[in-house]
Formats: sequence, structure tokens, C-alpha cells
Amino acid sequence: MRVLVVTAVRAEADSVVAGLCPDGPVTSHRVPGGHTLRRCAGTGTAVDVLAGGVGPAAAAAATATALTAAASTPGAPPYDLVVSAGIGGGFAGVAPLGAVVVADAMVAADLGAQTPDGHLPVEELGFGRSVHRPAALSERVAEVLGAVHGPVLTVSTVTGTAARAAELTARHPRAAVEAMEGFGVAEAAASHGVPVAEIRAVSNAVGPRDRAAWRVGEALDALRDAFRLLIPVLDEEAR
Ligand SMILES: O=C(O)c1cccc(C(=O)CC[C@H]2O[C@@H](n3cnc4c(=O)[nH]cnc43)[C@H](O)[C@@H]2O)c1
Repeated sequence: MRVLVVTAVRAEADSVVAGLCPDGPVTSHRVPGGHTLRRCAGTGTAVDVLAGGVGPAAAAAATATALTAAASTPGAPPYDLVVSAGIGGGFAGVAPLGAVVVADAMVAADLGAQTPDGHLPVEELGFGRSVHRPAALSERVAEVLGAVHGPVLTVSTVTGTAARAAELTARHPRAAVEAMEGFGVAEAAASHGVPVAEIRAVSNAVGPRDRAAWRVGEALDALRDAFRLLIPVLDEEAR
């Protein structure tokens, strides 16, 4: 099985690599556009890890570039799965600080139109889509990781008020986490016909801005531990 993991920033990619191959070695490969893929040698499942940038557009561009590079390399096996991974904001009562969330839906929560009656998703405007359904193995991954299995919202602007958090919860009552890349990764994966998944570790609560309350280090450790548990599930899936 061949898997591409896309994070936003290098620190997240480091955690993923540390979880996947704690003893190394790690090889690096450049892809067009200047991104570097890191690959753990010695695992049954070949996993490439890429830090593609913050936000859905950067994530989509980096993911599409890596998928295109793989597809146009003679003899290279295609990717079987793309995983969007990183830290995120947890919704109150669903995903506390340090929790891991595996997406059961990847939702572009601010893609659409604002109206006096509220947000209209693009489906209601008559074009595009605002939801991707993750790969079936997500349920098993959530079970093995002991993770929350719920919707992950992708936004272009980090929520910073209680009012915005309440609006998102009203529109997506089961929402577990908010982050900024998953839907972009999913769009790129879908355009290549590759299944997608999303794994987030909660670094902060969605709501009023409070940088002092962030627990980025703990979330990065939780992300590492989640990827440590992931390889056996992927190997199981490949059989
Ligand atoms: O300055 C702020 O108030 C602020 C609050 C939360 C996160 C940020 C970031 O710049 C991190 C963006 C980065 O991390 C993911 N992330 C983490 N927490 C959240 C969140 O609550 N809402 C959206 N994205 C979040 C995101 O995927 C980005 O890669 C700044």
C-alpha cells in the first residue's frame, strides 16, 4: 500500500514521521514546486510525508503536485490513500485538548454564500460540493486510535469568537474539529481518484481567541502517537 500524508507545517510533518518510523531511516525526495517528500524505509506500507502549507488552497496545490509527480514517474506505484493530518481546534463537548479526531466527513464550512438568512453551501448555489466522504477504513482507524470519529470542518479563517463557534455548531451539530487544509487535500485526491482520510490532534478550543491556552506541543505528541498506531491498520488493509 502506498500512502501520501499531507500536513500544513514542518512541525506536524515531523510528528507524523516520528510516529511512522521512530527508528528511521528517512529518505527525502524533491517534487516539482519545491516540496520535499519524506519516506520511512522499513515499513511494510510505503508512506510519504509532505508539509504542503497552511490553508485549503496551498494544501490542494501541494497534494495535486505530489499526486501528479507520482502518476508521471514511470514504474512508480500509484498512491492508494491520501491523509490530511495536523493539529486543529476542538469543538466544546466533542473533542477536548489532546484528543485525536478521525474525520467521518471533510466539510468546507465557509465555501458558499452569506445571506440574510445565513450561510448557503455551494450545493444550494447550484455548483460544486462542500463535503467529501473519507475512505471506508477511517472507521477502523478511529477505533484503533481511540479517536473521536466525526466531521472535520475546513475553514480559511480561524474561528475567534463564541458567536462564530456557535454558528458553525448550529450548521454542523456533530462537528468535532476545525482546521484549514482537509477539504483542499480531499479535492486534490478526488481529482486523481484516490481515497482520502483526515486525522487531527486538538491543540486549542474553537471559540474566543486565547493563545495562552493553546497546547500545540501536546497535540503534536498526540499526532505522533496516532501515526505510531496507524501502520498496522494500513498493513491490515493492504492484505
Ligand atoms: O492566531 C490565532 O488566533 C490562531 C488560532 C488557532 C490557530 C492558528 C494558526 O495559525 C494555526 C493554523 C494551523 O493549525 C491548524 N489549526 C489549529 N487550530 C486551529 C483552529 O482552531 N482553527 C483552524 N485551524 C486550526 C490549521 O489547520 C492550520 O494549519 C492561529
